[in-house]
Amino acid sequence: MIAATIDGKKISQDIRTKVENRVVKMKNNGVIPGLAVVLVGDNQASKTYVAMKQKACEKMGIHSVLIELPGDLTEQQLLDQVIELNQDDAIHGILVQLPLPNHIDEVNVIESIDPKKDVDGFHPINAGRLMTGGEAFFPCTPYGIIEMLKNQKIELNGKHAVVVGRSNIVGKPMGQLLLKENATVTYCHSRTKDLAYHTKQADVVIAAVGVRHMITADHIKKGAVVIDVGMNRDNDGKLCGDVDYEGCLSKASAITPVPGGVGPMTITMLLANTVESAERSFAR
Ligand SMILES: Nc1nc2c(c(=O)[nH]1)N[C@@H](CN(C=O)c1ccc(C(=O)N[C@@H](CCC(=O)O)C(=O)O)cc1)CN2
Repeated sequence: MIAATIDGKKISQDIRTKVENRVVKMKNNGVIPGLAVVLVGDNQASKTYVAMKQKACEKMGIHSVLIELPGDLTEQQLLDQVIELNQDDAIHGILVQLPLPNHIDEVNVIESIDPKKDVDGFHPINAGRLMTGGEAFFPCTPYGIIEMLKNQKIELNGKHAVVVGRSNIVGKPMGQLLLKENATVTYCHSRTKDLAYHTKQADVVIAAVGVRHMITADHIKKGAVVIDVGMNRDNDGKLCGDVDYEGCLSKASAITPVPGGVGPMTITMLLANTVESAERSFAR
């Protein structure tokens, strides 16, 4: 069996077309959805991702503002900037690109964002509501993965999903979203003993560890769905995931590539969350 490659670019495009229709509707109601992206320092990867977000907004007719700040600014200066954006009625979504320089406490910054504008879904109010229910934003990468699986009609109800990784922005919310879809969820992480024992039982494996090709064919069962969240570089600087894609192709039933898999979905769900925020503010 050769696995079906899940085309994140194509699925993204389908979703973006629907989101764009919502932008047109908002504009007809006199509201232009607005996103502010805050970039601190000169991390090259962050600059690339932010540029991709800006371009996607522009293409969709979302008003986007880029605030570039020096890497040596104080935490208070960054907090003041976020507070100003919280009060700006033209801005419906605020995003502080991560990671931040070491001297700035990420938790303080995330908590300073108005939860109603937290289109990254990282604020504790949104993280909490992911568990308890209520109006929330879901973090874009795991949200995008769920939408991707739904688009591919991959059943999650009653299936065993193993999430490898426990970050606040992917692993933890991923497990919660899978639970909402009635999957049985196992979390694995750097201290898990015998990782392959767990992953081999999974119907769906989500690899979000940040270690190049950590998940091989020996880690999955035949017919598993394999989702690769990794964004690593090999020795030649080539982008590669957490999964040995070539090795898993003949064993999995479906698999995401890197690039062109989960990455585009992350940006698509950011656009969707921004438009959702504008719609909610209009309805209030
Ligand atoms: N505030 C946030 N910071 C970060 C997030 C986030 O969701 N919010 N996620 C990641 C980075 N990220 C978005 O910010 C992101 C990473 C990768 C991609 C993507 O489309 N990747 C492409 C390849 C791009 C390339 O060639 O370099 C792909 O996989 O096809 C989008 C968004 C950390 N920080």
